[in-house]
Amino acid sequence: MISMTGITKAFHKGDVNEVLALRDVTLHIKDGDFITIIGSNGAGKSTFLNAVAGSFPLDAGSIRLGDDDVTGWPEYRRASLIGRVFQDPLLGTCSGATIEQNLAMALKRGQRRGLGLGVKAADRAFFREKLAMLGLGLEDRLKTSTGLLSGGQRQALTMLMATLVRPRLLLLDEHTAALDPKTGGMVLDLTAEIVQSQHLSALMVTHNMAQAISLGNRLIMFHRGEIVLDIAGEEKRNLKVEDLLRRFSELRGEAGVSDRMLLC
Ligand SMILES: Nc1ncnc2c1ncn2[C@@H]1O[C@H](COP(=O)(O)OP(=O)(O)OP(=O)(O)O)[C@@H](O)[C@H]1O
Repeated sequence: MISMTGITKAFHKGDVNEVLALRDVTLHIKDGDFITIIGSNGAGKSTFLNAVAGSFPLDAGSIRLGDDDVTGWPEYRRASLIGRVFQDPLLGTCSGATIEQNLAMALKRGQRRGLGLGVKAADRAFFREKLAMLGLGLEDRLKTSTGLLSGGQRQALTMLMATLVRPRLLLLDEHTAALDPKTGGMVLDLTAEIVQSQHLSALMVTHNMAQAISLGNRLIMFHRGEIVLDIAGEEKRNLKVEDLLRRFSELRGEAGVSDRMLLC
């Protein structure tokens, strides 16, 4: 079980620009839960993922990843338990290093890294096997610099790196938004396959409601720093985009909510 309890975070505290980005947010995640997260701009989705990853100290609340209370852990220490993929394909891999060097770094996640980027022969065979699963031919390009890869190839590689050592929690922040629809679809298929085959617990932020409905077993909606909708199982399977729009306008107490409010 993974638990975020009473998470509260304000930015620019005490200033006229103070923003209460997260208000007493509680979320309990069962092992294997794949949760999609939607909400309009500024609702608090990314802040929530950043809070879990330890990007800043919380104003209140606690975070438990299995047996570990990680609330006081710095970001680098939490990275030993958390895999992350961002929107920008450039953030997940090191451009100056080769594919195999990037994978070697990913394999050392959570361990003390040496200065060298050496790759062991046994690891190389493992990397080839894993890369072949992507179906992109990268297994024959181990010594290619990742700076030469396309955005989609880099994002697929980042997915592999984030899960090479099984994370207790996988955080995906609009990780296909910067890709063209076909490449984004490929990375999403890969995401679903990895999450299912490794029985991972995952949180995925998306602005695409169709994606939010079709992927995962649970869907939550953020609004003004709070979780205002939490739908799982059968109810989620039967969900339609129109249902979500209706729920969204009911929750906001506003009529005529368009998908733009959620999609943009
Ligand atoms: N580092 C920061 N400093 C100041 N304010 C911030 C910071 N990060 C987020 N915020 C503010 O917190 C609120 C929530 O932002 P957040 O990025 O979490 O929203 P979001 O739901 O991810 O939105 P979007 O879909 O537009 O990315 C916003 O008002 C935002 O301006």
